[in-house]
Amino acid sequence: MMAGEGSAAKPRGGRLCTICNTRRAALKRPKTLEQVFFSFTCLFFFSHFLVIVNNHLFKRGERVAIGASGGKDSTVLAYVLSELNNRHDYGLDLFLLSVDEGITGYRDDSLETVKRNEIQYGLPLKVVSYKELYGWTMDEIVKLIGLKNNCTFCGVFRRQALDRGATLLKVDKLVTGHNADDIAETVLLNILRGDIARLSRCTSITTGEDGPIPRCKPFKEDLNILFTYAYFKKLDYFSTECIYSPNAYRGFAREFIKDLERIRPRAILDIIQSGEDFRISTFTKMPEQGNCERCGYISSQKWCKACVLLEGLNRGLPKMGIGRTRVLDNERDKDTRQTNGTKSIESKQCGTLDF
Ligand SMILES: Nc1ncnc2c1ncn2[C@@H]1O[C@H](COP(=O)(O)OP(=O)(O)OP(=O)(O)O)[C@@H](O)[C@H]1O
Repeated sequence: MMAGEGSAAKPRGGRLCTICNTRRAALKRPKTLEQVFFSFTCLFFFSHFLVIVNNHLFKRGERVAIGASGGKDSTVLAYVLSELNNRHDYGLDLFLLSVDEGITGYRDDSLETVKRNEIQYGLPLKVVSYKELYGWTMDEIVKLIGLKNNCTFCGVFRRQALDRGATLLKVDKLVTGHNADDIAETVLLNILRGDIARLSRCTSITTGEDGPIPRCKPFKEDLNILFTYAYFKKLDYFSTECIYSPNAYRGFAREFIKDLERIRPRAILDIIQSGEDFRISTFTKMPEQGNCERCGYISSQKWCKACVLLEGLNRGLPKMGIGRTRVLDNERDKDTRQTNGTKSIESKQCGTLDF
């Protein structure tokens, strides 16, 4: 179906894409009588143009940070956003923002990819590291706590590190390359953890609009297509799994969803749909958003999860803040727990960044 995609030479035989006039057409517009043909890459590009327009994701003149892990999804995101910005004159100031977790043999290699992307796409890159923000690298944390619960530290620190990096860049928005698989896994994990607060927002294309920096996921409905796009466009990305995530809870959810998908290909989209249609009972008390007394970061607890975890590390009590034990809860937290049993800033035992 997609023969000839990505090749520079004009394909022999068959119609050419009406938009780019170089690649062989893969699809004919079904609902019109016009003879309009799209190549796969043009269709991909156009559909994301529509996602951005229909969801009003950006305003002219905004500064936007792209969470760049060096992986395929964020690389496609950086490429597509910079192309759309140039071709359609969105007037956005785009930046690459990477978090260096300090994982030797994994993040150092993927950061090299992001540094090449910086040159390839002409987007300025900002790197923030766990070492400079928290005083610890993941290598050091894993040395202390082993390979159980390490993803909790990494997930909590990374989410906050991205926000901190975005603040340093003074951006209006942060976009990430979360795809449909990531969102379906997150829906399932939030159900398994009984995390109603996150379940209610994890399927939204934009979150955190009431906070300092809203976050967008333009690929939230993309299933398996990003790999194909990266392949045809010959994008430069890094494709190794994190060396510290073999026991990640998210990995089990991922396997389960993949098994479901094999039996029923729509399973992933249906899980997302269920998350979108989910309604919270008016009797459910939701955690109130405040600020961490220690670092000022948004938190529904006295201390944010990152500060609790960091305190544990610094005091040689790394299990502090893991699982359901909340060592530093205040009276308000007790109230919330008794009323609804939810765990608003519960530990996140998984390998992917959760929004
Ligand atoms: N270290 C990081 N620095 C910056 N952004 C990150 C980092 N890790 C993850 N992200 C952002 O969160 C999104 C989802 O995270 P996930 O862990 O699924 O990424 P990945 O599998 O390493 O790579 P990708 O999603 O880019 O293929 C990424 O697409 C990226 O936008």
